[in-house]
Amino acid sequence: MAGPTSRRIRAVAALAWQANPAATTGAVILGVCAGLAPVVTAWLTKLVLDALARGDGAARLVPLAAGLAVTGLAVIVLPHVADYAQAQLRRDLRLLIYDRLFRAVNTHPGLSRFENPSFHDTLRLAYESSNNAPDRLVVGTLMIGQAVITLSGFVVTLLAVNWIMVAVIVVAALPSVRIQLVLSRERAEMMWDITPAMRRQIFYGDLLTRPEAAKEVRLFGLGDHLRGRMLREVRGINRAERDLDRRTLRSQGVMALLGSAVAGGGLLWAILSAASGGITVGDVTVFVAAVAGVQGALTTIVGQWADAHNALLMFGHYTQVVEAGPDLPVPADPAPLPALREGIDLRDVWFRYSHEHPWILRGVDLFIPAGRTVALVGVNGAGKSTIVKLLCRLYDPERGHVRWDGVDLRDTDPSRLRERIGAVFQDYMEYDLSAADNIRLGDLKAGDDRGRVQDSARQAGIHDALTALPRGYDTMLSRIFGDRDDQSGVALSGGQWQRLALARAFMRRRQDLLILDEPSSGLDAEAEHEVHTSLRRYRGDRTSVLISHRLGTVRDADLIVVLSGGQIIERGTHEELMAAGGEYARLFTLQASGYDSPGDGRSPGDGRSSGDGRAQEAEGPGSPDGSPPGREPGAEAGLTDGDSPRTATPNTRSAGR
Ligand SMILES: Nc1ncnc2c1ncn2[C@@H]1O[C@H](COP(=O)(O)OP(=O)(O)OP(=O)(O)O)[C@@H](O)[C@H]1O
Repeated sequence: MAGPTSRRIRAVAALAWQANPAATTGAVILGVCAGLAPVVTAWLTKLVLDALARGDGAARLVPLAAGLAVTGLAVIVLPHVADYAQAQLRRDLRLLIYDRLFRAVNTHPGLSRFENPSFHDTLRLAYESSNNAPDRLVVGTLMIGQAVITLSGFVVTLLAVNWIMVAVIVVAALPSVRIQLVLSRERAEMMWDITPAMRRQIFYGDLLTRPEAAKEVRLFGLGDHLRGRMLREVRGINRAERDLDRRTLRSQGVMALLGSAVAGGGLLWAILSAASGGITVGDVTVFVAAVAGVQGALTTIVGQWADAHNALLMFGHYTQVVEAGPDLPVPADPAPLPALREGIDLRDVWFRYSHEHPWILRGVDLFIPAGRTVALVGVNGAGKSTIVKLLCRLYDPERGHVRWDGVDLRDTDPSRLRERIGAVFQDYMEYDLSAADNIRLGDLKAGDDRGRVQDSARQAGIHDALTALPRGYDTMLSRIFGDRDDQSGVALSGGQWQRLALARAFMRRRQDLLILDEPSSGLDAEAEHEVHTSLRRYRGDRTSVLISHRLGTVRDADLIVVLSGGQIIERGTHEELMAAGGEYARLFTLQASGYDSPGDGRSPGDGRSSGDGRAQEAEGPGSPDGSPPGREPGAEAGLTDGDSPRTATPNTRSAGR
């Protein structure tokens, strides 16, 4: 047997034992008894018939009849008890396997594996095979064991009557074994081949049913188009399955014909031999039972062997995921990561998402001093969010270093690093959980501290909205995942979700680095002002990295860095950059010109130049051109390359998830 195969069999046996030793032992013992029962029954039947033919008395017949009654009972009862033990084993095994699989998934600290289509397919098949492959293997092995016992018993029986018959049956079964194994391999390969199509089919089906997508699907009339695409994938999957089913049917038909011919020939021989007095009537019954028993056992062995073989191949995906190891190297002895004292240093950082992708960061040098706020600005795709991902060590740079007080992040344990970071990502999550849970996830260590959850919500300006929900903080923020009889689930607005994401970040009280990637893109003007005032207070003297396309909100940063094409092209304070008259000044002026009345000369940032967060209020409810305070219509023409997706439609993010 091939190395990986025997390794996988041992792995499954070990898993079964770890999952439930009692059920495993019970299933094995019951399997042995169930395997022997038909053989014992056949022998007892022969003995009874021969005793009757000889005219033996009750003293000989009664014990035989009693033995037959007991084995008959065993034949009826044992399979049910064995089923129960196997079902118990199957459930415990599934629990253990899911635990191992998702533990393994959680050991990938980075993102690269999750963006790799091949890993996705492996993961998907691992998940599916976790559900049934191990128990197919365990149950299959038990059934094979049981069938082998039955087979051995009947082979011994048949040898006593006609050894040539044994040879014919066994030789006739060999091609069947071979064909079944080939087919099982082909089935496993077919499953791998159709997985991308299944993935796409699920994606289209999802789009057709997800509430987030329903709006666009209806507005753009995409329903039939997406249904057509989904059906095309299903047809492809059906074609692949049908081709294999046809091959299976053809070979099984040939095997069945061969089996019938052998059994028919044997029966003819037995009847003719009995007629000429060569064998007894009892011999005929045991012979007929043995031929059927051997063929049945062989069919079970071949079928279960093929299924177990297929399960074993599928189980290979599980072992591949479980044995994959972390996607980022985690040192055995990680460097300690004390509170940030000096700063984070990006030195000559080069990064691309894979070797097939272009460089996204090209030699970035940036020092983020402890206790200061650094703003990253630049057009869409300049690489701002990528820098954030490197700061969180979701990826490692391909060249260069990111150092935390001189410690290379590669030498640290990513989970320790992330405990020191609080973040609101541009593509924050909307969890289909209660409002309280959505916030609590920001710091699980806080446990059930409702006071802290509410404080964070207040800071993010969402407390009043949450208390007004049908079940307050316990309201499900989902229309589809609540209890079936509970219609109180709500859908929040885009801006409300963003505030919730902020509240989640505020749950972390003592982090060293605060990352805010477009924290207010979906907020109304008043809310944005409120949130930025709150953020300024919250940032305090924390080290912060702020990304925003609305330049008015970053002007009070200690350092503003302008990125373009993965390189830093300007850096300085707002005043320095404006005085330099470069890209930042051009973009800021462009935004301001869209905001000001002709000839007014004020910029959106002018009212906030004190940087204390109150100055913006000086703009009052009506800005010079009648726009609401804090709103910067010029954004459309500025840092967003003209398409301004996040400022205009903050909720489009959820459609892409
Ligand atoms: N996971 C990924 N895989 C491959 N390419 C990616 C990935 N994430 C981002 N990119 C690419 O990297 C480039 C930089 O993306 P990034 O999100 O860092 O830009 P950004 O400056 O934050 O843009 P925006 O202002 O639109 O948020 C883009 O061209 C993008 O297509």
